[in-house]
Amino acid sequence: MGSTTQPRLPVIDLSSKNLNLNSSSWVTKCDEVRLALEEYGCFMAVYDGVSEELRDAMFLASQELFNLPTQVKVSNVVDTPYNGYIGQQPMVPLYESLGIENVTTKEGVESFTKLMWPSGNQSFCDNTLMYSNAVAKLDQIVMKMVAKSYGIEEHYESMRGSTTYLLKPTKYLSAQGNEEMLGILPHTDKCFMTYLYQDEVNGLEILAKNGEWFEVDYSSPSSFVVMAADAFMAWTNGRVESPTHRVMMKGKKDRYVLGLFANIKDYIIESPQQLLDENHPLQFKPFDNYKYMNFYYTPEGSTSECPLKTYCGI
Ligand SMILES: O=C(O)CCC(=O)C(=O)O
Ligand SMILES: [Fe+2]
Repeated sequence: MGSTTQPRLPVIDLSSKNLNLNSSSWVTKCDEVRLALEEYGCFMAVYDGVSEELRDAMFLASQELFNLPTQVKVSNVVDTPYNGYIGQQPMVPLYESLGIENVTTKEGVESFTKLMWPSGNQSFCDNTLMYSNAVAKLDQIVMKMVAKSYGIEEHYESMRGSTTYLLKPTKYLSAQGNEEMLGILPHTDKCFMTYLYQDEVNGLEILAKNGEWFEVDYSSPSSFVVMAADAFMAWTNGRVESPTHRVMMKGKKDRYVLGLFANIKDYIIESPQQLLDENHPLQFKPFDNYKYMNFYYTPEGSTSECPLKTYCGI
C-alpha cells in the first residue's frame, strides 16, 4: 500500500524560551494546540526539556535493554495487560517492548531496574527518571494549554494529581530486504495521552481524516509526537478523536522509540459540562481508564470496531 508524505503534522514550538504564560501569544498558542488535536488527534511538539546528552544516554540504554537475554526481559510481568514485556508476536515479528510502570517515581524505576539488572544499573535509573519527568512536564504543559483553550482549567486541576506514567522503550527490527513490513498493527492508544520520541529511523504513520496514511517525519532531535488516546477522546466528549496509527518498517536499520503514556488512575473520567451543549450532547458515560484498558484486552474489547464506544458510549 503506497503511503503519501502529505499532509504533515502541525509543528508547535513548546520550548521554554518560547512559552510565556503572561504574554498575549500564550492564549493563541493554547488554541493552536487544541486546534491541532481537533484536526489530527496529534501534533509535533518542539520541546527543549531533554538534553542531547540525555537523549543519547536513553537510546544507548534502550539498546542495552533489548540486548538482555529473553528470560530476563520476560520477567517484567505487570498487572495491566500489555504493559509488561511484548515480543515474538507472529503478527508483528519485528516488534518488541518493555513497560516501566510509575516511571516518574524512584520506586517505579528502581523496581524495574532491579528486575533487568539484579546487580544494579544506577545510570539507567537516573537517566530514565530524568527523561520521564522531563516528558511528564511536557504533558503538563500540553494539558494546561488544552484546558485553557477549552476553559476547563478547574476540571483538569482536579484530575491532574491522578496521572501516572508508563514508559515503553520499544524496538523494531529492520525489515532487512526492500519490502516494507508492518512494525505495529493499526490501533488507537487506550491511555489518556501519548508522547513519542524516536532515534533517527522514521516509521510511524497516521491515518488522516481523508482515509490516507501519512508518514510522520521527526524533523529534529527535539521533536516529540503528542497524541491523544481514547480516554482523552472521551474526556473531550469526542471533540478530539484518538488517531489510528501504525508503524511501517523499511530499510536496514533497527528503530528505537520511547513512548511515554499518561494514564488516569483511581479517578472517574467524565466530560466537563463546558464541553456539552445542544450541538455536542454527552457521548460517553463516566469511566475508569484502567478498567477500560482491561476491557480492551477481553475478546469483546479486542474485536470491537470502536472499543471505547462499546465500553462507555452513549
Ligand atoms: O513506534 C511508534 O512510533 C509508535 C508506537 C505505538 O504506537 C505504541 O506503542 O502504542
Ligand atoms: Fe500507539
